[in-house]
Amino acid sequence: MYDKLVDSHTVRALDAGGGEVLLYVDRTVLNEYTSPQAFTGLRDAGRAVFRPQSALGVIDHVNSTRPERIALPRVQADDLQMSYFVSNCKEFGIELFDLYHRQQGIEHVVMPELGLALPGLVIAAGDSHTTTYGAFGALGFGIGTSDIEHFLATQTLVYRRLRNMEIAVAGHLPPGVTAKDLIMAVIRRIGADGAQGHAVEFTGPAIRTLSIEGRMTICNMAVECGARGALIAPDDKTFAYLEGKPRAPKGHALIAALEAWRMLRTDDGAVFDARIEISAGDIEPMVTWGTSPDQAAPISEAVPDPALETSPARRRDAERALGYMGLSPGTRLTDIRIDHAFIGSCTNARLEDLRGAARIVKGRRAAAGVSAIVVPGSREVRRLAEAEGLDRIFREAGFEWREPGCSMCLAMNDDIIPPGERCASSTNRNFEGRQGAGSRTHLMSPAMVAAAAVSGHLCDVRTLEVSDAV
Ligand SMILES: CC(C)[C@H](C(=O)O)[C@@H](O)C(=O)O
Ligand code: SF4
Repeated sequence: MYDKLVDSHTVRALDAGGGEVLLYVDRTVLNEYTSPQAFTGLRDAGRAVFRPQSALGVIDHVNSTRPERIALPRVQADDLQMSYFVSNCKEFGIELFDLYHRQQGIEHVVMPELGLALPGLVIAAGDSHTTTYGAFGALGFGIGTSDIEHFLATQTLVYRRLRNMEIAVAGHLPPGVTAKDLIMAVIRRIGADGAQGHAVEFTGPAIRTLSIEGRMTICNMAVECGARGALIAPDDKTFAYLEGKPRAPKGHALIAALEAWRMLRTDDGAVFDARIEISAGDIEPMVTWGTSPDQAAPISEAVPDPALETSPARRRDAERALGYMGLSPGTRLTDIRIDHAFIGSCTNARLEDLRGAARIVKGRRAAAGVSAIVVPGSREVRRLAEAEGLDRIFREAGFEWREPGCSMCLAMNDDIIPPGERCASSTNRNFEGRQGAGSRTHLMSPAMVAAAAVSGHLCDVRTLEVSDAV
């Protein structure tokens, strides 16, 4: 499937073996954080954007998520990065969702909900989690700022073809285990560089049963094991999700598109360069204990002992991680107390994620000493959640209910974890300092964050009773 996508977008081979090609890119999404130099480059070279309608600008990384931001006068609410972005989009004729737009949100939440991530497209953007669009059978990948400039000027990129890896997920996820746990288990198994140099295709019954939201979580986080592309073949669920999305094809265009989309899959008997098999039935809710997404364990286990690590490099990494995290080997993961709970990010801030968390929170309260915030992935998600009363459930439990943005996922705004404090987080990266200098991050599913928030420590979500009323 990956090869079909690359072949269908190859303008011409750039070397004899066809390893390097000039790749046609269908569309992009731009943010205020990684686009400024690209625009400056265009302006300096006196170039226009070749096809402005193939780009959408979204403010998400640096903005405040405080509800009062909307009421602020525009000038005050916009910092330099945001206002430069606004003027660049205007000058180059690119549609922009600024903070006042009713569809503002995190780029990787906004694109799919508009129906802009479609099967068979190549979408390259200045953000590593562009892999998210693989959930629709689109080849999405992150690019650097000079490539953004090249794309904007020419609609193409110089692209090196990746190797193919299949991750076949047999069986079905047990109750209480989510797509997030599945991808965290995969990353733990193959390592943070396990898919380096590869485009990964996820296959198997467990992937088929996942919702589109769950598939987005999987493809989003595939970049955390080094994949520069993650694909799931589109199926009837994909088509049903896309139907009626504001910018997806409609009428005759949809009928023609469906015909092409149904062909978009790996041929039977195709050979992958690498293949991993994993059994969904064995997966438990996962949490990270370290500072890399592969330093993770099932919630029923304890903090591992680095001394038992056979590879010297991994032992050193684990020792350093435990030092940074303030954890000792042998501590039960469920005994780790938290100070913060964060439900948000392009990995896990869609409606289904908020529902999963609200189900746990309903009728409970955030534990004493835990500050908890919910940052919906987009204003659309926020509205839909409010229509179902999810905001009330969170608020009554003492959680803050915010406006969309990347927020505490990377702490480029004022949502920051203070040094030494510990956060249960539904995000995708637990690097040192990711949520603020000295902050300690434990990655997990949104339902697991909710469980940690209400119990005050990491907690197996399956041990909490829930009413199915949400
Ligand atoms: C800011 C951006 C370059 C970065 C990325 O590429 O992923 C960010 O979104 C992240 O999640 O670390
Ligand atoms: S939510 Fe986090 S992972 Fe996603 S684009 Fe923003 S900073 Fe990157």
